[in-house]
Amino acid sequence: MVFNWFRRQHNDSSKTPSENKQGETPPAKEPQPEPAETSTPTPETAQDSTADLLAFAKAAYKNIQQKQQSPEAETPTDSAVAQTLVEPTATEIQPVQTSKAVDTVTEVDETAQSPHTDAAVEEQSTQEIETSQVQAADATVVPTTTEELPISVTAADSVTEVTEEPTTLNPELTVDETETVDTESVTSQESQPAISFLERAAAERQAKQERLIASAIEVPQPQVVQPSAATAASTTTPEAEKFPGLAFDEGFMWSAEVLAAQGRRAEDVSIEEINWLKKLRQGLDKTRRGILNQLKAIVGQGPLNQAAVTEIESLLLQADVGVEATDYIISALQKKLREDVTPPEEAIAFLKEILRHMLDEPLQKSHKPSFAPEKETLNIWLITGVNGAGKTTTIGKISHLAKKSGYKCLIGAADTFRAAAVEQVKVWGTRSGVEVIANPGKNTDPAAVVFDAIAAAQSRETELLLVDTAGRLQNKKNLMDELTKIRRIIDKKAPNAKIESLLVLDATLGQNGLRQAEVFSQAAQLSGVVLTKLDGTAKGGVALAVVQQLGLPIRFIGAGEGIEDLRPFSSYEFVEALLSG
Ligand SMILES: Nc1nc2c(ncn2[C@@H]2O[C@H](COP(=O)(O)OP(=O)(O)OP(=O)(O)O)[C@@H](O)[C@H]2O)c(=O)[nH]1
Repeated sequence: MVFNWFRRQHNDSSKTPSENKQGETPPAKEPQPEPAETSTPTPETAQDSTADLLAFAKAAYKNIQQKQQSPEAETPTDSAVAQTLVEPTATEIQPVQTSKAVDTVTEVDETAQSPHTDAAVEEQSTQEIETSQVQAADATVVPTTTEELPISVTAADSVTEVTEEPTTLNPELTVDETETVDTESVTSQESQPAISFLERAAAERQAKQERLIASAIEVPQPQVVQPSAATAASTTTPEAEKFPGLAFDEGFMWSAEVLAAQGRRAEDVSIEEINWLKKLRQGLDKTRRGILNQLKAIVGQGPLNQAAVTEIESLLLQADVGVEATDYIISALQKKLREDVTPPEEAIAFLKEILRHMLDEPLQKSHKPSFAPEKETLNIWLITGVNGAGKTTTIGKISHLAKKSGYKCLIGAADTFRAAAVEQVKVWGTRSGVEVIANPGKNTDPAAVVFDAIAAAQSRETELLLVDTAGRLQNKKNLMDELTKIRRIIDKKAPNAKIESLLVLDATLGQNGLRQAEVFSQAAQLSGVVLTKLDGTAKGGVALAVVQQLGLPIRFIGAGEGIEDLRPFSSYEFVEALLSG
């Protein structure tokens, strides 16, 4: 059963797409703040829940270990993907790499295409465009059926440009490599009579980790997979080194707690989810440190006086929560604290509830909490935003999620204004194993590329078409006109498709990003936001401003440059990462 990374649950093939459609944000099960006397945990109940949590974390940890040991792991981990990219010849990763290596980038030959200049497309009626495009597509360009153009054949025959993939090392790979080097150097020195510093350090680290693991979890019997020298060396290494990226540390416990609170079963917890949550929390560290401690101190003092209100306001504004959202939060807090004598922990829990409510509000209005592409239907996601916001990267990451989740996906490279943009999106397509429809000419009409991409998607029964767009043109008016035109083409050419228009916003820009959003909103009929670069910014509060000021739901958040560093937005996880000490 494939894990659907949009819904964060396994696809149940026995259900229809509509039955399968559930919110990607599982309902938070965190206890709602209650009157002080009932909600204040007694030492016994606190102990019980800590024990339960530890048991859950242990079970999840063991399960991940087992998955990592099993050669039939369902999805490659981050580091496996990175390794795949760097070492395509390694035999053990051949199956994954093969499909990536033959990944196709379908160039739409400009000469074969009807040359759609801006003016031409504008002048032609949609009917005319359609006819000429379909003819062009039929003639030579866009493959019309999968039989006609098997992926590998396309790659070999007509796709020439992106065959060698410039890769960046995934940070996790670097860690793996370091660990390997470490292990090797320790092993090679075992024959030396004197204990070197390195050996001592390794031994101390091992002893420490073994103590930690022994106190937290039973270590399963090691399964000897490869009786080689390398394996022999690895038996002397700590558990954490045997399972790269997996450590039973504080971050693991926190992530497990967040997943458990959302009703996740221990056996469904994957290393990717743990890694993502750790990354999100780490990314929001600056924002959290900026507000949490001070907030705790302030709200713990009972009813808010004017000085406390001013202080909280200032903290929230500094985190780029925005004036409107700040006012809302303050008045809700004041009301609560006026009614109750609330200990700081409880006040924070109440604050979390307020924030979650704000973040989820646009979803309630839209009656569409789920944000997964619908199976067996064409979903078109138009990705817009100013240049540098992270559109291309986001497309790469979403296409990776789509591929992992079993969707037939395609990318349309409609940012034809910046020459490098097409190349960039092709690199991402190659990484995620998703085809890219592009037109190699200079300043070609993006609307024509979109038209071709839709034709290709329709003929191949694509389920998710991601359309990259320009973030900058000669002037703002041109940019908006272009987006309007693209949107019109999509609406007309694919009237039955599920169309989403996502604005990519750079969180580090804080409030400034929101002003851009208002402009895009009209041209592209925005339906949601992707908030990028949440890693390392102190302006993480901008998420609240986005929903409050724009009234748009946040659909994805990005917290890093790697292919795994984007996930569907969950208000519960976001708020926990933002406010859990
Ligand atoms: N730290 C961090 N960097 C990111 C994230 N998302 C994107 N970036 C980086 O932001 C830079 C710009 O990203 P692009 O995807 O090229 O942005 P774009 O919006 O497509 O830009 P144009 O093609 O110029 O319109 C790149 O260096 C990305 O690696 C993120 O979540 N975190």
